[in-house]
Amino acid sequence: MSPSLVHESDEPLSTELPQGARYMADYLTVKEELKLLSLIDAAPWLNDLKRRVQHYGYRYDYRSRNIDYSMFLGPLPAWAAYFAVELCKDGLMPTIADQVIVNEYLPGQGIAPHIDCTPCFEDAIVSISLGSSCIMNLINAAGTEQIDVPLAPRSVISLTEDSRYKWKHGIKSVKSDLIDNVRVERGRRVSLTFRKVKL
Ligand SMILES: O=C(O)CCC(=O)C(=O)O
Ligand SMILES: [Fe+2]
Repeated sequence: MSPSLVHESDEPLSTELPQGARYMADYLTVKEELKLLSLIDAAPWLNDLKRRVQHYGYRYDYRSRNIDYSMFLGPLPAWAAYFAVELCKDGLMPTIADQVIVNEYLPGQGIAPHIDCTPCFEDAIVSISLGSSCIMNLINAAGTEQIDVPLAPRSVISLTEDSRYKWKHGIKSVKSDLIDNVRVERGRRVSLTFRKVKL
C-alpha cells in the first residue's frame, strides 16, 4: 500500500444522509482495491454465518453481542493497521480502529438491518467497499424513514452520532439493485468494517 496515496474528494450523493453519516467515493485506488482483495483472499475465512467473514483485532460474538479481552486475536494485519491510521487522518474515525471485520457478500447475500453493538464499539463505524456495488439501507428507529445509499466499489461510508445510534443499516439479500433508475447486477462484494472496541 502506498503511503503517498491521495484520497479523492467527497462525491455528492443524490440522497441526503442522516446526521453523522459521511460517504466518500473513490477512497481507494483500483490498485489498492486489488491488493486488498488478494491479501484478504490469502487469509482464512470463517463460515459460521450465511456469508463468509474474517475477524481481526478482536473476535466478535454475534450471538452474545459482547467483546472483552478474552476475544483479543492480536494486532491488526499491516493492511488493516495502515487504513486504521488513514481513516483517522482523513477525519473519518476519531480514534485508530483496533477491530476489523471483513464481510463477503455473494449476489443474493446481505445483512439484516441492525445497529452495531453499542456497549462493544465506540461511536464511528466505518465501512470500505471492494468489488461490487450495493445499496445500503438506512432505516430510522421508528421505522418510518428509509434512505438508500448506493455504495460504490472503493468507497467509504462512516456512520457516527445519529446515523450510528438512531438509524439501522442493512443490505438486502438480493441479486441486483436499482441505482439511479438503472438495474445493476451485484457481483461479489467484500467490505472492511473498522471499529474501536470499548473495553
Ligand atoms: O458490509 C457492510 O458494509 C456493512 C457491514 C456491517 O454492517 C457490519 O458488519 O456490522
Ligand atoms: Fe453494521
